Amino acid sequence: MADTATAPATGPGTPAPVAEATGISKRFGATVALRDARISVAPGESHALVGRNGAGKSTLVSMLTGLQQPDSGTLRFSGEPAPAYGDIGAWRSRVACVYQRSTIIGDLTVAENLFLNRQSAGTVQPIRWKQLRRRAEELLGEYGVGVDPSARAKDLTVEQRQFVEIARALSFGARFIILDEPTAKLDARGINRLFDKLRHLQRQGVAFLFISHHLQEVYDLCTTVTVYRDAAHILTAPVAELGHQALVEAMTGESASTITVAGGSPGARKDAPELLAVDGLTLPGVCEGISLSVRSGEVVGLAGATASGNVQVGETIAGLHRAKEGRITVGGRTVRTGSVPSALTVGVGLVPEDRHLQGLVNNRSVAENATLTVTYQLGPFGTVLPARTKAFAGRMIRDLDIKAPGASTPVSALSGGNQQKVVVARALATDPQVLVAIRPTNGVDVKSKEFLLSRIRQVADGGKAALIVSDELDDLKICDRVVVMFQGRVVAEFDRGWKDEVVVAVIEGVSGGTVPASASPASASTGTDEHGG
Ligand SMILES: Nc1ncnc2c1ncn2[C@@H]1O[C@H](COP(=O)(O)OP(=O)(O)OP(=O)(O)O)[C@@H](O)[C@H]1O
Repeated sequence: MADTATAPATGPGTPAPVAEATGISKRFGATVALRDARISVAPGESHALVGRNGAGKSTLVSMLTGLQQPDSGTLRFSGEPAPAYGDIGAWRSRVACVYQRSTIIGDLTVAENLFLNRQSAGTVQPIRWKQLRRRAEELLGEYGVGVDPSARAKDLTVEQRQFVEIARALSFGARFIILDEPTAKLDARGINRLFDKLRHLQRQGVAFLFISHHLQEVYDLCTTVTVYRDAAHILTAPVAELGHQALVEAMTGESASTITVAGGSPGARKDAPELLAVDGLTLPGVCEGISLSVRSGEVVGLAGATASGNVQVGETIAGLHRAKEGRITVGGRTVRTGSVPSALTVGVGLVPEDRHLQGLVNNRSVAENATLTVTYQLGPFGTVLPARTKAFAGRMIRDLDIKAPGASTPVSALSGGNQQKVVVARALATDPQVLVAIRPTNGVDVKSKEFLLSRIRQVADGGKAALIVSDELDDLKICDRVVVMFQGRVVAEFDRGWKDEVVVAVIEGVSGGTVPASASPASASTGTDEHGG
């Protein structure tokens, strides 16, 4: 297939790329993060950058946004050399990045965030708050962002925060925006709205570099795709000319036919004992009367969009929220809701939704993070033997295919997807009776996803129970049953063999008439067994 990046189209009449990186190399100690890498983004182009976890994508972003300097190589914006390192204003007027984790300040209002450090014309002039709000209103209106400028940023949804960040970037004059896994925390509707906005901006000449592990999104949104593998540029091609299989092969260096999502397990026997039972769980303002059970040997999916309450139900099973009503038992033992120690004692393991807030201790090593929950296994009488910790972690690194120089590497030095694997490793380390995994493959590349899901399947195959809380169809496909929540209630249940569009419709609350979207959990179950899921 053609590598269109090797000979960039330049010449009279061809506008210079909004961003162009050539010969970029970057090392972190012994790790080569980028080796002679390149990318070229044309004005108004929607360009995808894909690659496996640790391929070097975020490292490139940090160079393109002036956060880090390459060891060697050249960066140009619209034909001009990149601004001096540290000249924040100049970088901002050329490029902005919207990260999965927001960079806006939660305690400030939207208007304050938009005009942070530029509230008044001069250092001695007072800030005119009324004027600031009006300017914010104009700015948001100009880019069609329907957000109240006086709202606190922390009260915005993920989607609204991203729109505010995009508006802020455009207001600095940038016509090149990098989106680093922007859809990871959005549900299907949020993704559609984001894509609509991006297409609209693209028509106005804004170019995007779009990073995602969801390859379908690349096909939906982008015209050009660049693949990195093992720190190097592999290819750049028009998306329309690169089939899904060829794209996966370029990312992995292997034939795509070897990659399948786990799902062939026979699943649980119907008479297997119930390991997890949730009965009439009510969290005020979140969910009401949720009942579900997971048997030994079973993987159950708890699906739902952002406002469905499915994540909070998963977190409550792990002791993170106190319930107003209802009972949770694991192997017949009651979990005291709102008590993490109680959930741990009865054998609940959790893969949390946000690995940064709930998962990892950043400056500690992979070994320490992976074994935090199992220190009692690492030495006698409450001691922790470093050699045992390292051996334990070494097994996990191999087991979960974690790309790290060694067990003593701090987790902050790992790529996002590899950090996620450490979080899963930690949950698995306790050998839980019930594993609650919330969006476990978030940020994980296509091949590692298969790996993580098959490890979760193995937990159940070993006689334990797993609950996958997710709206990702790939995650749900390994489940023996999928329970769907909508606006705080269980509305449907599917046995294996469901059709994508049917489950998506129920998640979205547009059941399409196939599934009884009853508000009563007791009468909501339905099964479809005629299709391959
Ligand atoms: N600050 C750092 N110190 C040490 N190593 C680092 C640092 N930042 C990145 N690396 C290493 O550089 C390599 C590339 O990482 P990078 O974050 O760019 O990958 P990525 O393609 O963005 O992966 P992911 O899809 O998981 O986000 C990895 O091996 C990573 O461990």
